[in-house]
Amino acid sequence: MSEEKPHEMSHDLHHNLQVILQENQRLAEQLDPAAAAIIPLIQHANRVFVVGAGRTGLALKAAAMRLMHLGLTVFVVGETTTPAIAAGDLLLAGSGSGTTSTIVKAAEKAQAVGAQVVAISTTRESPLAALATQVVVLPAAQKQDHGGTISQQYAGSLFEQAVLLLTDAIFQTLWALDGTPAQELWKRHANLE
Ligand SMILES: O=C([C@H](O)CO)[C@H](O)[C@H](O)COP(=O)(O)O
Repeated sequence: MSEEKPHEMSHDLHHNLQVILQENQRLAEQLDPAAAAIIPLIQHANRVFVVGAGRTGLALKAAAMRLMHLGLTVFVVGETTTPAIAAGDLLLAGSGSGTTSTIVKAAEKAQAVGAQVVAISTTRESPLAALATQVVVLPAAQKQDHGGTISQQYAGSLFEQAVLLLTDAIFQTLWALDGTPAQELWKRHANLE
């Protein structure tokens, strides 16, 4: 009996990079118009908190650094020095599945205190989406979607890349609106690294 092999496997590194870029290109062309709504929510928030687990969390940490460069007050949920979220704050919560328990719990708490919750996910039908003020859907595979039809990449890789790309695009928009020269933003970059 032949073994099922849903993903197209290739040893060719150039081919694999092309697959990844093409998947991200396709995703960008299908970008949820709701994504633009994140811009004013960030602009009007007292403070921005980001939360995500695993690789999704890493992408959001990268986004948090860029928001810091813009001069926003931004915290990564789970860091030792991150304070309590409050009304007027924004929680930017990323979860491809929308079910990761720590992320759902953080959104529950944020909603309970009157903070806004933006969910970046692959679906509107999830516990996380149900708690969100705004849901931005990225049409990518979820981490346990092993069928290979939505993405040739392993697990939630496409979603996690798309979170980084989307939040970098959000940064570019916020930077254009702000207009501060790159040299000025750079003064905020960590000088203890
Ligand atoms: O680290 C991850 C994993 O490698 C999937 O590709 C996920 O980002 C992590 O497990 C969080 O999952 P989601 O909340 O579903 O994004």
